[in-house]
Amino acid sequence: MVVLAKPAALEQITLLRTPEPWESFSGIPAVDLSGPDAAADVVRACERFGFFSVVNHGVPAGVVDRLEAEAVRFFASSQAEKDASGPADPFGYGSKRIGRNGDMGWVEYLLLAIERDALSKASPAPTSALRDAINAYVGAMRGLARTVLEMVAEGLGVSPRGALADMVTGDVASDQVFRLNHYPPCPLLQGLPPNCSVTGFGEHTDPQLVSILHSNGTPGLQVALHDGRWVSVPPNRDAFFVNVGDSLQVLTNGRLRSVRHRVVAGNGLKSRVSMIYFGGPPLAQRIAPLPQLLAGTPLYREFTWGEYKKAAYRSRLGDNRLAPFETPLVAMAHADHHRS
Ligand SMILES: C=C1C[C@]23C[C@@]1(O)CC[C@H]2[C@@]12CC[C@H](O)[C@@](C)(C(=O)O1)[C@H]2[C@@H]3C(=O)O
Ligand SMILES: O=C(O)CCC(=O)C(=O)O
Ligand SMILES: [Fe+2]
Repeated sequence: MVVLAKPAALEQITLLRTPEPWESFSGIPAVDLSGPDAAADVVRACERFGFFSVVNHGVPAGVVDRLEAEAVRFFASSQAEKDASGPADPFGYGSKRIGRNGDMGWVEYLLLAIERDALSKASPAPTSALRDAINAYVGAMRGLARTVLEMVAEGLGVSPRGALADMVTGDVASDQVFRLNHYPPCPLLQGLPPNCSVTGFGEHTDPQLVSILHSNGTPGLQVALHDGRWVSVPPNRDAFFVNVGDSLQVLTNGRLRSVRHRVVAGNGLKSRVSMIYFGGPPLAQRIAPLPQLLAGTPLYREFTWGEYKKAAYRSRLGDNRLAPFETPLVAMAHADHHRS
């Protein structure tokens, strides 16, 4: 990453000169959820990338299109109207500031809490049309999260098959979050070298078990491969993208690893709009390597999701949030690795 001199208006947002920011990586696996080998394919994709797309997912295009149209309408409304749903603390409308600890991006968003299968009553959804569209969409995402987590369990040989899925969709108290992100083109990049982009959403891993993302056809999402290389994800309006989160990494004792990802915004003509469902468990849920997956040493000590979430909200976006939960042997091995 090269950090460049930049226009003052970009404040504390990091500019990136990524090697080939818009060159798409063709290696992201696409899993056909209706196929006979779907469970094995899901696990293979999670092991290799912690990230994959799903096709033949059964989510009606109308549910997605309706929400996208409402999201576009919301982000196109006046600043005063949007601010009426803010500030994001953590829920609500936010612009440029992500979280409470100084992270900044070229993005505006709505971050909302989900209770059971709908927006929580306390969540500020500006219009009833947007609220209804989100509720329909979230219902579909809960179904998809359940399918994916059942396949993860099946592919890993965890029983019962619903053990992971139940943490997210089987408990009325599960901690689900929904986010709409809007990355407008960044005109301030004009005059800078063509391979310059601005940080839309800085690199991070998602703390939950899984996140499911959909975006309009505008590129910008990048994921880090296991060798540390950043690659651009080719957008696909017909697919959903699944991220392995930190909690699933712990539950599988590191067999599946959460994926570092980020969004870069360019100077193109089109905005990027994304919608992400984050599947977390109830606050009291104990997170520890599942005994069935514990062949050797546990890499993580047990904690509750509530404990992890509290620590996450005190961290910066790019922090390794799992480090404080590693068992001493693993922490020592990491320290050796960094010294050598
Ligand atoms: C900087 C932060 C924003 C975040 C909370 C945190 O302190 C660290 C984790 C961030 C993240 C990343 C994934 C999701 O977008 C998110 C909602 C989450 O659960 O963890 C965000 C948090 C946020 O934007 O509030
Ligand atoms: O907006 C995107 O495409 C991804 C954003 C993201 O990673 C997040 O909100 O956690
Ligand atoms: Fe994310």
